[in-house]
Amino acid sequence: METVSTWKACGGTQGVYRHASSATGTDMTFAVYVPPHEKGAKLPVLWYLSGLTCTHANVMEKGEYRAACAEKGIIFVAPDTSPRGEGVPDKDQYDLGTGASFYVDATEAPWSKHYRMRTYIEEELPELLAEIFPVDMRRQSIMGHSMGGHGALTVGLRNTARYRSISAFSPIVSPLACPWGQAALSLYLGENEANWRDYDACMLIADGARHEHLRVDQGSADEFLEEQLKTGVLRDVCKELGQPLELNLHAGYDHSYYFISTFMADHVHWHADRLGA
Ligand SMILES: N[C@@H](CCC(=O)N[C@@H](CS)C(=O)NCC(=O)O)C(=O)O
Repeated sequence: METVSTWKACGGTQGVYRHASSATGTDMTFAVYVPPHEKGAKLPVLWYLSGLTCTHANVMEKGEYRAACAEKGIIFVAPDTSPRGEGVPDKDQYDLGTGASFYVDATEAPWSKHYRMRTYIEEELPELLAEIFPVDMRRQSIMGHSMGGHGALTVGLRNTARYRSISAFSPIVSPLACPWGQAALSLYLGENEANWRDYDACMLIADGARHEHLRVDQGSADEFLEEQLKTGVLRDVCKELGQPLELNLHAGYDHSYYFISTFMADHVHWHADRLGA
């Protein structure tokens, strides 16, 4: 693993790192914030999955999580949103290909060779993290935004014993039910929608996944709410099937990092309570 850069921030270290990923067959870059801590301490981990067009850097530069993570002693990890680079297939569209993995293990050519973000997020990166950083892997939580909110919900609901809490800003709650999701999943997984259920939070809940600590924050002025995000679909599924959901609607906020940064500290504190931090 290579250290790309480090900065002292809020008493801890914000770093950017790069490694050769066996899951994606590419170099992958990720950001980790390690708060100030006593030598030898093992700290809880909060994962953050980003949305369409993002790299590891968007939340690092605009998400404003460090002060809260420093206060609570939480390590914050921000992976990239897709493989990228030479030989990686792409589409000339912001919502497919590079920056738009939807966190799946693709099964369709030519995507299946590199687009293996499920394995990367669920297996490879946690193993690397545990080797290199002072993490307590028994205390993990996960959050994300938009496509990364979909990622956090689906990774979390597939691995309910691993994460103490799951939260999302403005998530795509059901790729099966929106144009972004339908386009991406048909490309990466093929046309048979039965194969998409593992990548749809509402379907995972319908298929029996349950988690005690699930939270969504959504802005009412989000330009993608009606057509793509469809928060109400998740609200209704949770209500019908008895999955607890803390749903916070915020009047006037849009889809941007101005919304995320406003409520980021609140999410970090919410996870901290559940991580025993
Ligand atoms: N119009 C936007 C659509 C994509 C978008 O809004 N992406 C969100 C996540 S779904 C984002 O986080 N963009 C990057 C940023 O705001 O820094 C664009 O082309 O960037």
